[in-house]
Amino acid sequence: MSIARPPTGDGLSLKLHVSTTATSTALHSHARSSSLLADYATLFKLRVSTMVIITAAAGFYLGSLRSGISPFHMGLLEALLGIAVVTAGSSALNQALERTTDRLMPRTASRPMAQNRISLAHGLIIGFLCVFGGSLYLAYATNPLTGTLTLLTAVGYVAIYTPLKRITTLNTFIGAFPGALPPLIGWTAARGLIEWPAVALFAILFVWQFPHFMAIGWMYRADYAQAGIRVTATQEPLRDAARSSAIQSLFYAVLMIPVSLWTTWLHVTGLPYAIVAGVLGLWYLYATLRFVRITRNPSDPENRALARQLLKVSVIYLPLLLLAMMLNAQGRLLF
Ligand code: HEM
Ligand SMILES: CC(C)=CCC/C(C)=C/CC/C(C)=C/COP(=O)(O)OP(=O)(O)O
Repeated sequence: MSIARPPTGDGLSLKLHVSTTATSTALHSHARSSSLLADYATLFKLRVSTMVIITAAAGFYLGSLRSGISPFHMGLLEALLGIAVVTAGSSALNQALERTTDRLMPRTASRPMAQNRISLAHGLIIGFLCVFGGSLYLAYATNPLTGTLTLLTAVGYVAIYTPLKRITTLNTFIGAFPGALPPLIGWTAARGLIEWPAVALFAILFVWQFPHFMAIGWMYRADYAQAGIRVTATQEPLRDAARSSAIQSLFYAVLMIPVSLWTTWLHVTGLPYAIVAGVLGLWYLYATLRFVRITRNPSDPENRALARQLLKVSVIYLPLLLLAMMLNAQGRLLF
């Protein structure tokens, strides 16, 4: 068997060169596109946005059950697509506004807009297109109330909460409103109006955010102080910052238990959910009580581990609570 060879050695080396160049160009463009993808994932705050979408999905699911229809229809995909696009756009606009402060904090310094890998114009165009395009799409595909509420949520997050971060520690309380609206928006996407179970979902998300963020604030308090961002944990003196972070997280972690039972009081869920919510609530409270130990010796570096543990519990607690709610609400319809 003969193997076809190029006519001359020069031809071979030229071919090799061409193919090596082509391979390296392909590798480079692959690396470029995968790093652009990674930059978009950061720009759109993929993990936080995923949780936002999960909460909206829970609202839609429960709203559909209330209407006596299966949640699994095109409406679910349309609502989640619109909410995802607006959430992504809001995150891009948030990072456009914070690109200078993000540059000052190790946690956020490598963000694409802080490092100019994504230009200001690029971020602003994507952000505005996603926020307005997504809201219009939602108004058309679901209902005008849902489109309007989603737009207001984005405005609350980008135009009110984000600038307030440099002005007052009240920003956390204000930011908790847009943070809590997605499940209510999911409900209105399914039902077309705001009803008590949607308000209960809003309340659950609202209350959940305080232990979640008090932990984060404590973990990154040096970052926040360096960037001039006002959070409870950066108050002076340190002892007061610890006491205030502890009191707020404990107050809301205790409140979390009755608020999470509100859906049972409204007959959306039953006893099985109430038991699971109680157990999960005690777990969240336990992690918060451990976090409260930061008040003993506020400058102890070990405190960071307690805060990290509370953050971890917060992001496991919430989807489990919503899952229990959805399963129990579904079960009540079936049995
Ligand atoms: C006042 C409201 C809130 C503030 C200030 C806040 C802030 C933050 C910050 C700064 C982080 C990053 C922590 C890190 O990098 O280690 C974080 C993590 C996270 N947040 Fe929030 N958050 C709030 C509300 C919410 C809401 C409403 C959701 C979703 C429903 C959410 C979901 C998450 C998730 C899933 C993570 C973990 C992400 C990861 O593992 O990287 N947060 N939050
Ligand atoms: C439907 C819709 C438009 C939802 C958007 C609402 C949204 C993304 C809420 C997230 C909650 C929130 C206030 C996070 C603050 O993070 P941060 O910006 O302070 O975090 P950072 O320090 O990491 O930038």
